[in-house]
Amino acid sequence: MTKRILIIEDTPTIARVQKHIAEKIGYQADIAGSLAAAKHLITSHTYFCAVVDFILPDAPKGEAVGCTVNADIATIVMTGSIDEQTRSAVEKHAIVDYITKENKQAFHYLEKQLYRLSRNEHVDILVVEDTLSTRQHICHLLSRHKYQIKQAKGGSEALQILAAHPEISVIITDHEMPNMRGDELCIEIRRLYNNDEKAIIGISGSNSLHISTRFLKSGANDFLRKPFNSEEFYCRLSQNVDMLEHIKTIRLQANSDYLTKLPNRRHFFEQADKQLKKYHAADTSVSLAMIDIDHFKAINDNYGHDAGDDVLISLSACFSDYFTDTLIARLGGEEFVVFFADTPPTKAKQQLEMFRLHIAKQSPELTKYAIPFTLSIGYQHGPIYDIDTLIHQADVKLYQAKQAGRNRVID
Ligand SMILES: Nc1nc2c(ncn2[C@@H]2O[C@H](COP(=O)(O)OP(=O)(O)OP(=O)(O)O)[C@@H](O)[C@H]2O)c(=O)[nH]1
Repeated sequence: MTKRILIIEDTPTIARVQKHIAEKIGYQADIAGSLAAAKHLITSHTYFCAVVDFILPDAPKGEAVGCTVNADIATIVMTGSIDEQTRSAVEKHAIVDYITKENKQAFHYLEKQLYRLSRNEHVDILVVEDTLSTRQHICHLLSRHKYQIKQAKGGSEALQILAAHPEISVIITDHEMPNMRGDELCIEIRRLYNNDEKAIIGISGSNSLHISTRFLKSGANDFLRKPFNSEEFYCRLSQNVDMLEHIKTIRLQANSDYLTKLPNRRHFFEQADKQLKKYHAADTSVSLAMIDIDHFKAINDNYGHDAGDDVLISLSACFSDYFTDTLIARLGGEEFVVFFADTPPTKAKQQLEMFRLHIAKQSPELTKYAIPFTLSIGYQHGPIYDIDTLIHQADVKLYQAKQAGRNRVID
């Protein structure tokens, strides 16, 4: 569902820029030029967040900020300037952030914050802290930024929660805790999980100069000394979350085919090798199918290269309807591979046959060019634990399928 944002701003040009930024991210934006107009909108809509001008003609002392915060709307405050008096007035409210409208950079920062906020609902954070009041304070700060939160009172509980919730990507951990110290927990987490999967932020109220390095050398990504300022807490946290997301994006790009978004050749060989070792150790047979579009060159020649691309994209989107728990990849050109790990051969062949039939019947409806096309498939089953041999054997069967007239499965 589209997230709705309320922009409370009395300068129309600024309101329009903010609306443009919000819509670019995917929000549905409403503008209120005054506190009165904002109150009216709040009664008729549910807002995910708000960008609020601190001073408005009918709200000169930041009353609009109080209004959105009291309505439980995540609020970003925009101010003309931030002297000490304004800062302490702004900070009285449980806001997400404040931004000064001094220059263009302010709008870049707003864009970054709005984007982050919209993503935080999908970021899971584990807070490990034995002191209830501190734990509650951190959870409160996190929920203001819409993060998903789990809590643990100590190291061993934290490890259990991490094992049960692989989606947790950030761990915020105290140092002095009964049974397991924060640095010991870091070492254990790093033994179990990679740096690019989970970020750890250590916190401590200790005056020791060495506590931060102790955390960092034990595998933490960052450190905060208690009591910390909420602004610094949010900045460090979002930097770590951003870093994990960048790594995820880079990994996804490296492993997927640019056109079809299916896993690519590199990813396929890496994963298939891993799986083969596992099945070899268990002495279980595996199977693999090579799938090739028939007369694909003719499709390019007759309908154009873009239409050929469309066929590749449309076909790729169909795989997940027929093959589950299998490794699928585009090996290159119009050639695809399905690696059936422990699917019994009868079931694998049935899935392939149904897939072939579906494409033969439905292909004109798959692309906007209404192009009919068919598939030839070579299937190899057997106790073969070398991926090149398995592919070669399936390729021989695929060649036989082509020779026999195409549009068929040969096993
Ligand atoms: N549109 C498009 N065409 C591609 C892409 N990659 C490879 N091709 C084309 O795919 C065609 C493959 O043709 P061939 O190997 O001769 O095979 P075919 O025409 O499918 O014939 P058979 O396999 O014998 O049925 C070539 O013309 C390539 O240029 C791509 O990413 N997009």
